[in-house]
Amino acid sequence: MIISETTSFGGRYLRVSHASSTLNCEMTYGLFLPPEASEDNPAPVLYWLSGLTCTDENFMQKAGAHRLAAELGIAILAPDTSPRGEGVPDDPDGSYDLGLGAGFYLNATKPPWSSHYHMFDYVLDELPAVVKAQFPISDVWSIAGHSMGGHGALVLGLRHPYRFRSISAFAPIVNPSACPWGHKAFQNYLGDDEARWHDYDACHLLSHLMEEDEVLPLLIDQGDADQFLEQQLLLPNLDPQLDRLQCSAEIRIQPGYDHSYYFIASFIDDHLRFHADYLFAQNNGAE
Ligand SMILES: N[C@@H](CCC(=O)N[C@@H](CSC=O)C(=O)NCC(=O)O)C(=O)O
Repeated sequence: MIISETTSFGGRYLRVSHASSTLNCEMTYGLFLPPEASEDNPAPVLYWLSGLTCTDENFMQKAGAHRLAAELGIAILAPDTSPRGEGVPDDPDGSYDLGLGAGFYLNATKPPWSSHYHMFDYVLDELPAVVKAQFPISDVWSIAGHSMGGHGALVLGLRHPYRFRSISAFAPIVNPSACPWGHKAFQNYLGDDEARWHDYDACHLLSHLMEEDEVLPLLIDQGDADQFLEQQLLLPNLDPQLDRLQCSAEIRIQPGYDHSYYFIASFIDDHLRFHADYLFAQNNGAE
């Protein structure tokens, strides 16, 4: 059901709700469609995964992405960050880093979370099919995200490189098994067996790749004044793996920037142009 539709830079910004069979609840997503998107001219898609405490709205309202997405002809799809609604469990302590708004883009295996928290499957399979059935988007996708969403973008793109053409992230949590946010989430959602955590940890996933394995083109921006960099994000842990694989990753440290949406808004155009190069490349074979 379309909740709202707003014209933005000649395109359409929609908020849409649907019943999710993967998450076992009603979900809302945000979709920006560029002006020329139509059944005859479906738009390629940038998937945006948001961070802790966000809904489908934060990125659409704060990132300032519509102007260039309209110009480039890119659709943007922003899901919520967890299942929600009546019957969906939340952290009994009410913390912001577990439960509602903190789905960590994984498939929970431990009760009570396992009844609803399957954001990995929802983002990978259900939501693309749901959106494509109703709106003019193509099968050409790239993926990006912020913080917890940067973690999601890395994990989904590394595990399913044939589904996306490029990955980018702002201040991603790159090694969640080793930071307090990830440790708490993985222990609750997946249990104590740390071997199970590694499927959702970009550093561990990269450590199992060989030089001949496909790693998608990757762009990461990280502010050096980010209050979460040292304890939670652990970006330097990625370096040895990227060096070993000699893949085409660009990691940019941006002086003075913190973890906020001001940082994202400052560099979102670079990310859109980066993805556009791959989304509009011919003969990529990923379609
Ligand atoms: N409330 C918390 C911090 C929450 C926070 O900073 N959330 C970020 C993502 S952090 C990692 O996933 C965010 O995007 N917030 C929404 C926004 O619109 O800024 C605290 O106080 O520490």
